[in-house]
Amino acid sequence: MLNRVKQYLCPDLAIDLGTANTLVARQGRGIMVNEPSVVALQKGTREVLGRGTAVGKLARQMLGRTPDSITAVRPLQDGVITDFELCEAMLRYFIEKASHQKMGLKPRVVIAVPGGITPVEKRAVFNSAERAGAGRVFLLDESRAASIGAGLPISEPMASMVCDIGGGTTEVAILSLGDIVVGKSIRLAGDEMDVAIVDYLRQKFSMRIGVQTAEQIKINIGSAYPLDRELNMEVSGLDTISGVPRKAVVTSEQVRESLRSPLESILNCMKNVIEQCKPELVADLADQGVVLTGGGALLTGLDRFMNEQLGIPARVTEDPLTTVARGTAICLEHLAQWRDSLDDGSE
Ligand SMILES: Nc1ncnc2c1ncn2[C@@H]1O[C@H](COP(=O)(O)OP(=O)(O)OP(=O)(O)O)[C@@H](O)[C@H]1O
Repeated sequence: MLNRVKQYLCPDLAIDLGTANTLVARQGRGIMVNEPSVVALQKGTREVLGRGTAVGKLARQMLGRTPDSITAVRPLQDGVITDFELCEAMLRYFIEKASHQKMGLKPRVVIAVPGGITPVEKRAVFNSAERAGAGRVFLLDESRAASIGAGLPISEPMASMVCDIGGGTTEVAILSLGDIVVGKSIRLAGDEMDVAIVDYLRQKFSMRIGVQTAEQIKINIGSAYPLDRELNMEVSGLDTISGVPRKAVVTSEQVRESLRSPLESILNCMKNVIEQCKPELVADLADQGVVLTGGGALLTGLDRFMNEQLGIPARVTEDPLTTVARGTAICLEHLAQWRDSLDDGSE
């Protein structure tokens, strides 16, 4: 009874603390916050603009286009906190937005984190969340959250494989009987694809573009597999030879070529995980295949590319950008059931 009153006054939260986007789900209500992981500051200070409210969507609009007096910063890189203070400010804003804390009560919070983070990096997440207003904090492996969110039968005695491609990290795991049998996390994902496009345009077009433009190119005409009808896009940038702005037309074939290296790294990570798996479980994968989640899974033709390269079925889950948050929220709803899979910082 007391518990229910507390839940009413201060519902628990599930957080997908991502390099590119942070999502917060409230117990019983679903996703309440879905915003970019960006904070805007007055240059030369540590002060978040708008009295701590220039966070997320508002701050993202400023990224790359800020006047000299304002800077927009991402507090996470490659899936881990790089700016502790700003991460705390960002989390505080999102936690306040998602919950309706009353009487000084603090919500319990489950946070999805990359599988490969170090104990020091984990400690930073615990501290940031606690200082931002969370009560008890539990950490959940992102690949487990992704597979729960994708509805995979991970409690069954059979292999389920998931590949979550975010902004900063790619998480690959094979799960069975509720546990991660083999898992690997690499610090390469969507952001690296953007950088690959920037590098390609500099080398092949002698043109300098920003990562935001590169991301737009990737989303608009990027692909992992040949398209039925190839596309092109006009891009504006700075000519590296003359130093003046100019435009160029980039084709989807060229963008695909630029993405080859990051895609191969992701593919090698998946092959490595499959190689480490027991033959019986590998046999399951031939039928079950791999499920692709995270924003990177939206790259056109990624499922066909993976299917052809790995020789197992590959499919993109429904709404891949919210899969980890939904999985974390399910875990929060059944905290007692998943308790052993969570890290509460005690050891
Ligand atoms: N249509 C699309 N095509 C290709 N990539 C996309 C598309 N939409 C979003 N992305 C990419 O998805 C990435 C963000 O995905 P997501 O929000 O899952 O990452 P994240 O959870 O913030 O990161 P991480 O889990 O690595 O910390 C970005 O790199 C973005 O460019």
